[in-house]
Amino acid sequence: MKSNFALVDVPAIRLRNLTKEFYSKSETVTAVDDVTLEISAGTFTCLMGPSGCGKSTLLHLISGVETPTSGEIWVNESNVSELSQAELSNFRLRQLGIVFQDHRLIPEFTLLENVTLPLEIAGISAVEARTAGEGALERVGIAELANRYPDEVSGGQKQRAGIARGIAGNKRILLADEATGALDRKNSFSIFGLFRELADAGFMVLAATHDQGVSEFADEIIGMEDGHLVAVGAEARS
Ligand SMILES: Nc1ncnc2c1ncn2[C@@H]1O[C@H](COP(=O)(O)OP(=O)(O)OP(=O)(O)O)[C@@H](O)[C@H]1O
Repeated sequence: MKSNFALVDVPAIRLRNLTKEFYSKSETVTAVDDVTLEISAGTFTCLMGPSGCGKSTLLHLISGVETPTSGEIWVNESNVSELSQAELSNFRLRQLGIVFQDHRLIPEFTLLENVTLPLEIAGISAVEARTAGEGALERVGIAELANRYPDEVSGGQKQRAGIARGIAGNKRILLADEATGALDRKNSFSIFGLFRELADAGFMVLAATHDQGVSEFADEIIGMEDGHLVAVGAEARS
């Protein structure tokens, strides 16, 4: 297996016959069912479907948080399922960030500290982490809020800080799980606009959402139903 992290500038995800089953005493749930999919660098792809159709599980599989029951997940030349724990940590540190609906910022830390903390935990020097953190906050348009605490900024600004944390450190792949669920229309559109900008700058953005408004911004909308991918409409953005 190659695991050439130098290829981060050309991110691409390839899923092959990916399946994830959850087992309980009474039943087996097939959350992701034989999904085959390719997503290229520089695109904003949106995953839509009813609650429970498997969107979060698919994102967790790609990020290595969940392991597949069968099938393969390739990010560039790396087979994510074959990475060791150390390689998986390195993969998330160098290549892939995740944004959650509830942003998960630490209230006692400033926005900048929230962005730099994971980098420092990963062994990046405080000076480098600060430079990377400031760059990421600037990238998402809230550089001037670096020293504010989460409860001193708006919901949309908190979400932007979560995105900055997701991309800090030259990561090029961003997975967003209902990142605009708690936002009003104006702020949701502002976040989708940011995902669009990131994609145009070469990032790969894959976002699960229920918000139909995303169609104005995404390159492609992929539908999901009962763990399967279903056609919804390619080239959503005119
Ligand atoms: N850890 C788990 N154990 C058992 N079943 C699970 C687990 N995680 C998810 N599931 C089941 O897998 C299916 C897919 O769940 P998933 O969270 O991926 O859906 P979703 O499309 O993201 O839903 P939502 O839009 O409500 O967030 C659901 O039936 C869910 O109950």
